[in-house]
Amino acid sequence: MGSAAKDIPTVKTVNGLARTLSNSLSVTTSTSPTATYSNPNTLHSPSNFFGAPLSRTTTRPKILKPFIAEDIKILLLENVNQSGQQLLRDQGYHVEALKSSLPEAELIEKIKDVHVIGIRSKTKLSENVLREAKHLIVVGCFCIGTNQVDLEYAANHGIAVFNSPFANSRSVAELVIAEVISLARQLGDRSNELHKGTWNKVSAKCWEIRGKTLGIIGYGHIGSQLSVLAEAMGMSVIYYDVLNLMALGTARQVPTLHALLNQADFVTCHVPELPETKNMISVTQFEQMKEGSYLINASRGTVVDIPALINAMRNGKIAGAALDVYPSEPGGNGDYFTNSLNAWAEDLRSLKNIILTPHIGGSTEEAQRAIGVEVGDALVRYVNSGVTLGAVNLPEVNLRSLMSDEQNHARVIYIHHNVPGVLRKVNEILGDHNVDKQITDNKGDVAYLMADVSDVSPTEIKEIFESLEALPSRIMTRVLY
Ligand SMILES: NC(=O)C1=CN([C@@H]2O[C@H](COP(=O)(O)OP(=O)(O)OC[C@H]3O[C@@H](n4cnc5c(N)ncnc54)[C@H](O)[C@@H]3O)[C@@H](O)[C@H]2O)C=CC1
Ligand SMILES: O=C(O)C(=O)COP(=O)(O)O
Repeated sequence: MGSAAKDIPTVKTVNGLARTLSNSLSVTTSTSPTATYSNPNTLHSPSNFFGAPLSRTTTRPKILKPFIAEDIKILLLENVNQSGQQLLRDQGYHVEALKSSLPEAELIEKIKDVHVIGIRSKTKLSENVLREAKHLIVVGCFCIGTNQVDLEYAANHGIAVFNSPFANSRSVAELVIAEVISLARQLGDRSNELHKGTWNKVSAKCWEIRGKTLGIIGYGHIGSQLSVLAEAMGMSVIYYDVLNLMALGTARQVPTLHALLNQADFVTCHVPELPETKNMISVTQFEQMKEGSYLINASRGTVVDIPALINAMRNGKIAGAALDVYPSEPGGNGDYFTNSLNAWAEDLRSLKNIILTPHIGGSTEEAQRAIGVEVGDALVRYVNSGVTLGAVNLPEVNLRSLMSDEQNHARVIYIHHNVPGVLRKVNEILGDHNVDKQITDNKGDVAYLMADVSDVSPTEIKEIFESLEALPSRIMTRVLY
C-alpha cells in the first residue's frame, strides 16, 4: 500500500471483510490487484436489473467495492456450473469449488470462513450449520428448490438467499414427457432385458399416449410447461393446485386431488417440499388412482410414500412409476442406492416397469449454464451493490446505481428488526448528510434499508457505520462505496 494510505482510516472488519476506506479516494492506495476504480472494466460488469449489459457512456454505474475483492471468500458445492464459477472468479473473489456436498461436520468447519456459499439441492443449511457461519452474507441456491435452507433463520441473521426460479423447468418437463412414453411402452424393462441378451417382443399392456389423460399435481413453472408439451402429443391434461390458476391450451383445473387421481392415466407431481406435501401420495391416494395407471415424481422425495408405492405396484394397481427424487439422497456420485440409504431401496429396485433416476431432472447443459449465470449475477449484485431483487427471504430492494462520477458517495445498507421507531434513529444518524435516495421495505420481522449518501469523507463513513452498528435494532450493517 502506498504511503498516502497510511493516514486513511480503516473501517473495522464487517463480516470478516477487511475494508479499507482507500478505495474511494485514490487508485494508488488500493491494495487489491483487481478491484480498482480506475479501470472498472477489468472486473466482470454486473448486468443491470433487466439483464442488459451496462451502458458504456462516460458516466456509468459505479462498481461498488468496499473491500478487497480477494478477501471475499466463496465456497461452491455440488458441482456448480463453470459459467457461475467463472463469473465469480472474474470479480477477483477467492472461489473454492467442490464437486459434491459435504457432511454436516465438514460443512460447519468450512462455512465458518466464507462470505458467500453456493449450493444445489443436497446441501442442508440448517440452523445448526448457519449458526456457525459468522461471516456469511449471502447464499446462492444454484437450483429451483430452497427447502434445503432454513430461510427464516437466514433472514433473521441478515443472510440473503437467492435461487434460480425457472431456468431448469423445461429440462424437468422434457424428462417427464420421456418418462410418460417410456412407462407406457415398458421401455426400461425391454432395454434391460436386451442388455442381458434376452429378446422379449411384447405388446400386451403397452400403450400409445395419444388420448390418455395426464394429471399434473402443482401447476407452477414445471407443471404448466409440461401441460403444453403433453397436449402437443395428443394427451388430455387435468391439474390440481392449491391456487386457482389459468389453464393453458385446453387443460382443465380440477377442484380436488381425489378428482385428479381417479381420472388420470398418468399422475405427475410438481409441488414444493412443504409440511402439507409430505406423503401427499400415500395408501389412500393409490387407492383413488385408476387401475393400471402410472405415477411420476420429479419434485421432492418426501412427496410420495415409497413403501405405499411398492405395495401398489406389487398388487398391480399401479402399472409403472418413475422416480427422480428420494427422501434420502447421497451427497455425491457412487454406489449408494442401497438399503443403508433408504430402508426400501432394494425392494424398489426389484420392481418391474420402474424408472429410477439420480435426481437429474434439472441436469442439462442448458439449464446448468443458465442457472450458473443467473445465480452468479445475483450474488455479484448483492455483494457489490446490496440489491436484493430475486431474494427469496428478504424484501426485494433496489436503488438506481451510483454513477462513476460520484466518487465520494456511499451506499448504506442496514438490515434490521422490523420494530417501530427504527427509521427515526437511522435518519438521526444519516440526517447530517445529504441523502440522495433511500428505500426501505420489510418481509415479516426483517426490514432492509438502503440509502445513498453523497459527499461523505472516510471518517464520516466510519462514524455512520459504527452508529448504525450500535442500534439495538441492528441485524447487519454494510457500507459500500
Ligand atoms: N427433479 C429435479 O431435478 C427438480 C425438481 N424440482 C422440484 O419441483 C418443484 C416444483 O417446481 P416449480 O414448478 O418450479 O415450482 P412452482 O413454485 O413454480 O410451482 C409449484 C406449484 O405447486 C403448487 N402447490 C403448492 N402446494 C401445493 C399443494 N399442497 N397441493 C397442490 N399444489 C400445490 C403451487 O401453488 C404452485 O403452483 C420444486 O419445488 C422442486 O422441489 C425443481 C427443479 C428440478
Ligand atoms: O432445482 C431444483 O430444485 C432441483 O431439484 C435440481 O436440483 P440439483 O441442482 O440437481 O441439485
